[in-house]
Amino acid sequence: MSQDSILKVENLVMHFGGIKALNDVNFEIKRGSVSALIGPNGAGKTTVFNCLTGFYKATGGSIMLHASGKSTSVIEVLGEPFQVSDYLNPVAFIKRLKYKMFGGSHLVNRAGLARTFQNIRLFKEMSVVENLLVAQHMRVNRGMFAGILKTKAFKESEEEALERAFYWLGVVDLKEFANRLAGELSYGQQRRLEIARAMCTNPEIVCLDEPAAGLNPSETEALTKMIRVLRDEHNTTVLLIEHDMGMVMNISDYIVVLDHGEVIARGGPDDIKSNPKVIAAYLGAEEGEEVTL
Ligand SMILES: Nc1ncnc2c1ncn2[C@@H]1O[C@H](COP(=O)(O)OP(=O)(O)OP(=O)(O)O)[C@@H](O)[C@H]1O
Repeated sequence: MSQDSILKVENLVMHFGGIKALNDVNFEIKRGSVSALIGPNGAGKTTVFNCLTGFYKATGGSIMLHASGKSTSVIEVLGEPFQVSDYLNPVAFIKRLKYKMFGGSHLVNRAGLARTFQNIRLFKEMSVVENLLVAQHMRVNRGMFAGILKTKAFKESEEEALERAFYWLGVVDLKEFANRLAGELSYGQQRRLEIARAMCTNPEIVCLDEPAAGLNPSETEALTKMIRVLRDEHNTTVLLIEHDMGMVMNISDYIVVLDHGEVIARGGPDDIKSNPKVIAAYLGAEEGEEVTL
């Protein structure tokens, strides 16, 4: 497993009016790892995910994604206000203007990062396979004339999209449900479909927001295996938010713990399990007070 960093978060700050949801958050995710972001309710985990994936524009700090053979500043591609120095530097000015006009979370996905949501967000009235085809619209040849004329390149890219969709349906064990409506699937199947949908965009890092929420123990075990397959067979880095501590400790190479919008601990599962600050944050005890997980 390569040990270089795929994601580096520095001094990340997110304010919602007077609420300081994130306050100087720093962490780094190694390429090819399974990492977890944990913490009590309201700690700021989903806010971090929303900043990483471009759903929120962070109030301050830096998020660098090193994927798809380049480094991308997530905050920059969402479009930032002009700086005085831009008026003296035409290249910087044009870049800033481009991101202000055409920037957004789609560029974060194109740069190699995909996500799933805490509350499942599938197109429930569409079939399972259609959900995966829609996810690939950025990769498919969408030229108007190519579509009207049904050019060879257009047909090939449509076939590739379908092949990719069936490939990922196979990985998440949903091939036989390809033509069912997504809304007819069980909760656990819908969660797996969300993962397949994220993977269809060919990410190098996938952020899973509470993937085990609502799953029974055997579904959680199957999910754990699937996450290992993503890491070991597809070289995908996985970052997850999860409340199921058994699963987190079992699967994670690295854990970042948040509390009240701040990182209170980072390290491997054994370090985290025995960290007094983490125990106190979870059990609501005062630091120094004797508690065990
Ligand atoms: N869009 C928003 N507007 C205002 N406040 C927000 C918004 N999103 C999050 N917050 C606040 O930011 C803080 C962190 O919330 P967040 O959802 O990130 O926590 P969390 O760790 O993901 O919690 P949970 O485990 O319950 O999902 C909370 O105080 C929350 O109320």
